[in-house]
Amino acid sequence: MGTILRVESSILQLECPLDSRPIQLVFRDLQVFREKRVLLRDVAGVVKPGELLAVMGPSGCGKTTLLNCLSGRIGLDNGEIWLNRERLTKRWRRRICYVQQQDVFFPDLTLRQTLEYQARLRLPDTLSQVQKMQSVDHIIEVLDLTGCQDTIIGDHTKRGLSGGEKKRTSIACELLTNPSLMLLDEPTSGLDSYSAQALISRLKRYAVQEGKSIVITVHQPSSRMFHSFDKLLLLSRGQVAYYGSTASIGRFFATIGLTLLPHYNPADFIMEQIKGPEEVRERIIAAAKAMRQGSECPPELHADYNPSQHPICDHFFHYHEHHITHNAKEDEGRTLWLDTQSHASSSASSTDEDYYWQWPTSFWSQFKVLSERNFQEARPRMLSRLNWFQTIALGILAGLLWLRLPRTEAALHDIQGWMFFSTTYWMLFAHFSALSSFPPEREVINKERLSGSYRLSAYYLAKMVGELPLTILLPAVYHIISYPMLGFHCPAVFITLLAFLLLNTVVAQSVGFFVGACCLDLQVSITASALYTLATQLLGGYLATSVPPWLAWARYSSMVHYAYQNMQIVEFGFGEPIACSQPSKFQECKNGTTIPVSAILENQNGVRGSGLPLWSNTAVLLAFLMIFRALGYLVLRYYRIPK
Ligand SMILES: Nc1ncnc2c1ncn2[C@@H]1O[C@H](COP(=O)(O)OP(=O)(O)OP(=O)(O)O)[C@@H](O)[C@H]1O
Repeated sequence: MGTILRVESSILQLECPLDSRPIQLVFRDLQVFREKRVLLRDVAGVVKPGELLAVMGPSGCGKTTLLNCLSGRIGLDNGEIWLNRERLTKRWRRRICYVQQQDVFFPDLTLRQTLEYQARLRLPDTLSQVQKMQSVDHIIEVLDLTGCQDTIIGDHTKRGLSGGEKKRTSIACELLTNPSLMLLDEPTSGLDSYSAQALISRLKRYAVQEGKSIVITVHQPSSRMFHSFDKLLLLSRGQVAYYGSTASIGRFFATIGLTLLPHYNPADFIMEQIKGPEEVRERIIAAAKAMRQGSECPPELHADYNPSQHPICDHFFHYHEHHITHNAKEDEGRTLWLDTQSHASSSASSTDEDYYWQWPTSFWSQFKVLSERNFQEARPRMLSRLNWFQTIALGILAGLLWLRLPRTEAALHDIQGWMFFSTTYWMLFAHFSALSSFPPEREVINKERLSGSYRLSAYYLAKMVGELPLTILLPAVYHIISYPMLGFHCPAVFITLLAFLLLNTVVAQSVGFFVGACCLDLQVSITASALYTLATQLLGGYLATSVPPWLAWARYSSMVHYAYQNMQIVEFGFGEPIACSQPSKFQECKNGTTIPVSAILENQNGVRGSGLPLWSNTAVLLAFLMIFRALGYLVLRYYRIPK
């Protein structure tokens, strides 16, 4: 078995470029100020491969702020962070796993689907689908998620995974990529004590066996869990109250006259002292400062130690190789954590530097997986029973209201009414659907962008393509129901009208997406959208036919105007002609029996020759589509950069 593991492992090492080099994390003198408040002051520590550092402290002491700094999510006002011999820069983000406090997922996907998409996106193309799915199976098993793998993630509106299961799913998503440095913000919150202990033991084993460096924040660990940590960083109001091995904590407190009683949970004791009288807190902080100056302080934290000049990497690269071999030999039959992924190691020393920093998958792979995921994630939302009911009911209602209309001048206003209602209704539907779906989706996308899972362009293109069938299905059903009920039977007109209805819907969705991308506040985006869509309706050409000349230009900013114009051109130009009434308000009826389409449009616009031809209206709609899609992309790319 040991041999098999090693063989599998080595095959993966050869095949998998997403190797995982052991990382030594050194952070010194970290200072963060916000709004004149000190969030972190002179915080320092070292985490070596194979070590688990726990960050503890009362609520609000700066634990999350520290992890945000270590992951590069927030900038420092002072201090330095080193990963091996390099300073932390943006490109390291993809190599660091950060499990945040909040679990952010698509609620309608099951746990297994979520992990499978993560594997397909974040594991390199050089791994086969089978290998990627094996990794998912393995992670599910290791994190004890088998029983709930087919349960949806869920949210506040629908029940899904429990809090602890969601937390483990977050960890599973990150572990898939075999990261060398793991930062976990309260991974045990929401877990019962047994599961919490089991998780920490697994993390610890993972750190030791695979040479990982792990930092976790934790609130009230049990005594047993506390002793699983190699090191402890205790924070109090942003300052270090202790940094060192967990084994020495009793000695440290004894030096300042505070005795840790045997059989007492050290974590409880520490928290009681640090939250005790101010004088005790100050003594603890002073002792921690003195310790930093003393002989017990690791050399990496000395001011004159320059990580870039120390040949530490080679040593670490060998670390993992030795441990893998050692463990496999020593413990035949035991399954390593992520044995299918044990591709950290010596291969790193010989790998091409550039390859290490590249995207894990090609643009095409990302596009394919994201389109599929978008489709699957959006389907329950966009094609909900409620939406089906609304569409069918409205289709029938519109059909009944405008049932079997005669093609006469008297019925002209009604025919136009159906067209205008259809375009505006689907404009509103698509716009507000895009708007409301964007805020929750943005959180997932931001998290994935921060972890460098894929290109924004691949996501953006996939979103357009993946959601397209869902966007057009309901308006198509509405049209199929209502249009024949009007009593018109020309198939070419039916199809062309449908095409313009769908184009109008997709344009409106682009505008909704753009507004959603711009505004973080849903209230603001709803107000902006209501203003825009209502103005668009007013200027569409149906509700107000005698617009003042100085405001006539405004109709050209209304997307509904173009779609509505085109529908009239098609219906009245290519469908059965509209018979004149006697008497008629159209000049053209004096010399003929039917009303030409140009007369209908002029009568409506109030200005002779003011309407655009079919192709121009179509071109403007397409331009709307392109421009708003491009603007949405630019906003996400340059304005709403995730932090
Ligand atoms: N951007 C900010 N501006 C001002 N204050 C901030 C900002 N971010 C965080 N803080 C404050 O910094 C302090 C530390 O916050 P942080 O989230 O790091 O605490 P924590 O130790 O993780 O707390 P908890 O254990 O409750 O999660 C808090 O008092 C918080 O209010």
